[in-house]
Amino acid sequence: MVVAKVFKFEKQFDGFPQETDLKLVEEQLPEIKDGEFLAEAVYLSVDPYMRAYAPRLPLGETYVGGQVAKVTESKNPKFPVGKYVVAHFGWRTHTISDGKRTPGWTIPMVLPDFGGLPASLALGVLGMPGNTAYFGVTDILQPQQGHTVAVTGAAGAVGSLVGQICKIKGCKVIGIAGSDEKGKWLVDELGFDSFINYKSDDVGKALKEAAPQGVDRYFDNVGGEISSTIINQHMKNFGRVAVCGCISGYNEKEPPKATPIQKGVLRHQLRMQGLHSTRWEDKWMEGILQNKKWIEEGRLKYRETVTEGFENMFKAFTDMLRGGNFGKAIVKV
Ligand SMILES: NC(=O)C1=CN([C@@H]2O[C@H](COP(=O)(O)OP(=O)(O)OC[C@H]3O[C@@H](n4cnc5c(N)ncnc54)[C@H](OP(=O)(O)O)[C@@H]3O)[C@@H](O)[C@H]2O)C=CC1
Ligand SMILES: CCCCC/C=C/C=O
Repeated sequence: MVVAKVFKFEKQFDGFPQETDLKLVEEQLPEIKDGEFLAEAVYLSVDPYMRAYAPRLPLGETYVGGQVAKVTESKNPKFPVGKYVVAHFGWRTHTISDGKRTPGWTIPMVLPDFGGLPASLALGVLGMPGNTAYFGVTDILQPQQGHTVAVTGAAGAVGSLVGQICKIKGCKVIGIAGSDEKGKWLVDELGFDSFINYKSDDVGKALKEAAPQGVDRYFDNVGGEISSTIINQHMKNFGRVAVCGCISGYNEKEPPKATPIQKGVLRHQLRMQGLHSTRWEDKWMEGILQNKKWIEEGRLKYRETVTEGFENMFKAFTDMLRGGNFGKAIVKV
């Protein structure tokens, strides 16, 4: 009999998540039936959307999330024993799946050949965050050679890749994130042109110095007043803004207030578009293969912040929300 450890959503978050909002329980799993397989989690993802979607998640359910798991028993030929799958099984160590889509989320997928790269990358640069960056840049932001690009959340899973992909496209890239150590990594190792620490710098003033002629493209991971400042005061005419996330407000009890942006959008005739990574599901492998190729060519670097132990899922999640991660935050079971 297999016993799964599972984090259940016990209490709706009220502001910043508290450990007692989730409950770690044990579940005895039945034998698998025809068409099913049993998978054991190896790496689990912690992502900001887990906080953003919380108000829509039913209490009592397994907490949401993606994982890389190893198939240990199978009565489904599409998911043979020994293969690794990336799937939206939630925060749990063992899962019985029929290989079908978790409603509202992605369909389980046997990991493609990563050519020796770690399987954990299926949760980062070779998975959802990597494709958010790849398609967010190529389809939505559409930067041109010579453009100046600003990206917030710049040292995170998505932002660190967005900046590098824009460098590959021949742009000047300004990263905005929450510590000088992150800035040093972005500039010295990832090739960003400059960095602004939104916690210690005056973002408006620093951006004026970094981009005196203005910003052609803005990839917005954070929303709030930083984005209002960039959109109202720094965009060039006909610039584009890709709205990917607004983490600055996810933990607020009341809807956050920020300076309205309509004036900036109108004055500079901006094109502003939201994006969900899921919209590119039908060409998912294009992004994964391109990011993999850039890694192999040494043009795209990735970093993971790894927390050890399934029991530490909640800590990894809240560390990430507080900015403790460089690149992708994951948990190794
Ligand atoms: N639309 C889509 O399909 C997707 C959207 N997203 C969104 O993209 C954004 C980045 O996600 P992801 O790369 O996975 O996460 P990250 O790896 O960037 O981790 C989150 C980061 O957010 C930063 N942060 C936390 N609080 C604030 C704040 N108040 N103001 C500014 N920054 C803050 C922290 O970095 P720091 O030290 O810099 O503060 C932290 O490291 C999120 O908003 C997320 O919701 C992500 C994936 C898909
Ligand atoms: C399968 C996960 C989809 C995540 C979309 C992200 C939204 C914001 O964070």
